[in-house]
Amino acid sequence: KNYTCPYHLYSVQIFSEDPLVIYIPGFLTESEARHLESASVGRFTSSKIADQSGQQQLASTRTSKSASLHSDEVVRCIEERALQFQGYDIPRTHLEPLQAVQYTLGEKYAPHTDWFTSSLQTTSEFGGNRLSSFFVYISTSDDIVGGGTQFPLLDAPNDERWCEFVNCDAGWEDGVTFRPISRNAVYWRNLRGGKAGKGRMGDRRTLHSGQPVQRGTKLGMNIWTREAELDGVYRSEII
Ligand SMILES: O=C(O)CCC(=O)C(=O)O
Ligand SMILES: [Fe+2]
Repeated sequence: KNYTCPYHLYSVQIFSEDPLVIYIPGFLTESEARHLESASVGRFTSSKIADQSGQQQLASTRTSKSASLHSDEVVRCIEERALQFQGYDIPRTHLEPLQAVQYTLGEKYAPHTDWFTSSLQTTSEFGGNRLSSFFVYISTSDDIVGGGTQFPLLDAPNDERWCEFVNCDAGWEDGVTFRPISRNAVYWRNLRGGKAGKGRMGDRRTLHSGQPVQRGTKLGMNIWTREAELDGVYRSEII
């Protein structure tokens, strides 16, 4: 086994400085996207969300299917890339297992934040709260309609060049909707203020949704970084 990670070919564009939101064209290579597709086959179960008491529950607000991915050699490269992107100071023990999310017709994830309000979800075994999120579009069908990632509280950009990546037909009141374009990713910072460990607060402006897929299919992926180290049982299995 002599797999070496591909040199990263992604580009970066700051979308918003506060909250920090960065758009990343080409975050995945084509072969990584194909690998993630096959690595997630057969691992999908109905997506759950954490309720106020910290229990994982099925909910009509999240109708997709999700799959927690093992950390194989290709996945490890993607994890490393996500950590390097955030600076070199975050150990991989702060990463949750990568989570593939599959949507078919009509499926969606209603507005939510990735950071938790229930302290039961942010105890030290979970490594505190979710510091940052990447939502990666692994692959979307060519005929896809809908399925964008909408941030209703962010301001739409002024420059037309963003229209390649965001839906410029939406109204002002709709905020910003990133288009589901294969291999691209959106990164944002969930917490604001404070210093390492203490006093960080969830940033409400990071509210977002996965819009219903009206035609075609969408396979996405969450990469979540916690504030601190997760307990081994909550990290991905290295294979
Ligand atoms: O499907 C999307 O575009 C976003 C999904 C999402 O926000 C999540 O899984 O937490
Ligand atoms: Fe989310």
